[in-house]
Amino acid sequence: MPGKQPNLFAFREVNGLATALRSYIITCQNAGLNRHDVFKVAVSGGSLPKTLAQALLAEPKSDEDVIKFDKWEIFFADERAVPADHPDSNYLLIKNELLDKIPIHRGQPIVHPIDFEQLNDTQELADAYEGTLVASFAKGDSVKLPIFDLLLLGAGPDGHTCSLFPGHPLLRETDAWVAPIEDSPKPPPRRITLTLPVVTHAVRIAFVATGGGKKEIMREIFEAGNGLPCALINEAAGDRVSWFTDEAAVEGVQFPRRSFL
Ligand SMILES: O=C1O[C@H](COP(=O)(O)O)[C@@H](O)[C@H](O)[C@H]1O
Repeated sequence: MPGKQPNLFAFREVNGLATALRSYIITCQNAGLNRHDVFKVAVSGGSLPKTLAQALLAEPKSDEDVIKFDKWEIFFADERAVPADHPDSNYLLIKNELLDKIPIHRGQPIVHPIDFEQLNDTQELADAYEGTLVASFAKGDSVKLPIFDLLLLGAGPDGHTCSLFPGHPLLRETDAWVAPIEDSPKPPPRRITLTLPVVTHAVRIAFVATGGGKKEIMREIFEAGNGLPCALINEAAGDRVSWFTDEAAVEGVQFPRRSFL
């Protein structure tokens, strides 16, 4: 992997991972607030929301350890073409795990769900969600790509992230910010997703990958790359990428770990 390397953090247990992830997110949040008085973050579904909720809902330990939810604008890195109350909905997952559990006094984020009830055509929906991003990130100016303060992503056991799948032509998309996919190899097949240029343009990108079921793909991502979507992000964004893993997920992976201070 040429150039600057991604940061690989491996924790013995998910509790330690969640504590470190919280501290990393607060650093990203405060940098975003200094830049533009808002924290713009996009989140994935899958196994991420549970660990994310553990990190974000923990009790603050000091005056600096504060999640300012009222300054957050939450977008979705990808969504499945299902109604918002369907068990496959990434929005429903985040809502159940995190949004519904934020105590009122901790402030409420602005949330931008992807609503498949309004539009069922995935291209129209991708265009509509791109419009949501343009309204937030471009504000009438011509902007080539949105710049998220942070992307919080999962990594599938095949090396996919968002709804960007290995070998799929969508990986070559260079213009759209949000794109439809009709043939996702992981069900459900119809989805929309942020595109690779948008992902790699973010200020910071954090992956969360836990459990022994991920160790083979983690080895491939970090040792061979093989054009896997997660590896493409590592290569393009270098040290702007941080991986929060447990030891089981990186067992046997030959890549230097960093210590989280
Ligand atoms: O289908 C999806 O899968 C990925 C990875 O999920 P995980 O359960 O293996 O962590 C997820 O990041 C994405 O948002 C979701 O739509």
